Amino acid sequence: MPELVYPPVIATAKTLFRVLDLRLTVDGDHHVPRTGGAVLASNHVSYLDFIFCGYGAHASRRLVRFMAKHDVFAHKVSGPLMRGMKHIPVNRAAGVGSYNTAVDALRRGEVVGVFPEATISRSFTVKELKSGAARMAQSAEVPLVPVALWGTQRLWTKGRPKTLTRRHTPITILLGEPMDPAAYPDANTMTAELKTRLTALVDRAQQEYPDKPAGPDDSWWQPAHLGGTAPTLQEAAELDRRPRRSTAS
Ligand SMILES: CCCCCCCCCCCCCCCC(=O)OC[C@@H](O)COP(=O)(O)O
Repeated sequence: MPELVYPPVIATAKTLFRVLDLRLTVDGDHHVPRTGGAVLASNHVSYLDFIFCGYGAHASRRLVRFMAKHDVFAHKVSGPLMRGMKHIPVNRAAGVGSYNTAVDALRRGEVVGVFPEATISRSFTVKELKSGAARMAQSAEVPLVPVALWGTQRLWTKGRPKTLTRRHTPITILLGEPMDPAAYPDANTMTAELKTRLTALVDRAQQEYPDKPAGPDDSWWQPAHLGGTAPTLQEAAELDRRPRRSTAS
């Protein structure tokens, strides 16, 4: 099956980046292998992270198949697009099927993108990781590349109005060295190391970020440990336990 859907989506995304004059900083994108299977494991702070994580693989000319919640595949507009790009639906109530689909894709030499925190981290720090990313890398015997995204939360995140027309926003995409699954005795050990590396990359992205909150009203996108008003990890966990009023607000 030729790729009919993904290239025009990428072209549209790149046009949008230009129109919004996003100030992209990409570092480490050579860590995405040009051929063969690989897992990209990214932190998650924005509904748009898929696009920017995917952009991290663009220089290596790879199309990333993302694992995304199955609601997006059920929608009449996004559903056909998601299937056309060969993304992988995740049913959070029954994860085994999507896990197996991802391992098959990796064995065929595809790049699979996952957000091992499972949902957007409202604290904007790396929260508890699920072990699926490491498990699939170990089963398929493919490298796992940590990806840190920063600044994307300023365009659209959980519990904030979207500001998708915001211009000149700095966006940072940092990719770390590939982790070889054979170097870890089991998936839990590899997941712990992934968390260490992802946290270090996110810290670096935050420290090197070329912008500061404009004032107290603008410090919502900064994590608490850097003086921002984002909820702490504990406060965020409490918010996540509350019943949700709507999906994307
Ligand atoms: C320029 C290169 C561009 C590469 C293009 C990649 C395009 C990928 C499009 C995939 C779109 C997937 C949309 C899913 C959106 C979504 O809803 O994600 C949020 C969830 O995860 C977490 O949400 P939550 O449970 O509320 O924390």
